[in-house]
Amino acid sequence: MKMMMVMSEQIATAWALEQAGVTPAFLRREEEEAAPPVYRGDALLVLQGVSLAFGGVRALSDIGFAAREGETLAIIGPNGAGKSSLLNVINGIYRPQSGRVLFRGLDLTGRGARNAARAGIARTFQNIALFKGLSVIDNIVTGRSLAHRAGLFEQILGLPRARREEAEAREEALRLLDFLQLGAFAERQVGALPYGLQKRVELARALAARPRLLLLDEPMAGMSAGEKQDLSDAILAAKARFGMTVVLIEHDIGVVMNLSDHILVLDYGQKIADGTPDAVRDDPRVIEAYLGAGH
Ligand SMILES: Nc1ncnc2c1ncn2[C@@H]1O[C@H](COP(=O)(O)OP(=O)(O)OP(=O)(O)O)[C@@H](O)[C@H]1O
Repeated sequence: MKMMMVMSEQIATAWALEQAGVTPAFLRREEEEAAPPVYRGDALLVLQGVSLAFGGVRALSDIGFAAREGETLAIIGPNGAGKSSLLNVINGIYRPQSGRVLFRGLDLTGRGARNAARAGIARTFQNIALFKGLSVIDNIVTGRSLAHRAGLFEQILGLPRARREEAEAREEALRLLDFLQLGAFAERQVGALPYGLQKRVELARALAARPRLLLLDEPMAGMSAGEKQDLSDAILAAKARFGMTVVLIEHDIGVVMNLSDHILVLDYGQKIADGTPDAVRDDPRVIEAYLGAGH
């Protein structure tokens, strides 16, 4: 019975991780060795002429931009502007009717979250997608151990290689939790933690995949000012430590100005501004879009 429960939890974890675009680090390293990046410039992510419609609703119209290696790009805009749709296009979940998504020179257009993850893209969700019944550390370790070289039966039977890999995965996860000041909560059940800490655990799980590009969908939604400050600090610390590029959707303009090097503004599916925080803040079209939407 216990074995059945472990297996069903692992299958559910595999599904959720695939949706989240989380790929265990060793799998991704193999991919990189097999297919070295072909892009030679400093733009990590390039979108060209992306248009997406749902039936008659045009969610994105001819969107193009580039995110440089190591920068933090914020996607902002009023409700319904197309921000989540754009993130889903980057992540390969949505296939645009036209245009391309190039990541490190690889064409990932509409190729699904799994391929995006293998190329080095991880993401968090607007609504937390963790296993509430599992401990913090198990949320991070279970997904990693799924793809370890030891097969599922070796893992369940606890054969030596599986035990060693599991121990290594736990040690690595613990180091990550310490780094994000979550070490004290490692054995706590995720569902019992305050919302702000759960958001931080989701960030830890995304970082466990060692992404080159981290997509954060409204990471501060529903947080207090103190929690927002803490998570902003954690994102900056993670960037300094792991050197990845971040693309985030965020409504809190104070957070956006604090975190971003580059801001893209959408309105009714169109790109209306694309530049530094200072340039975007003073752009009359941006002011108009926000005032017009009652922000
Ligand atoms: N799966 C879908 N099916 C039909 N229409 C959709 C779908 N997803 C988004 N839309 C429509 O596409 C447009 C852009 O929506 P999207 O969710 O991308 O905007 P958003 O900027 O993320 O909004 P919010 O800030 O409210 O989350 C909206 O008109 C929305 O109703």
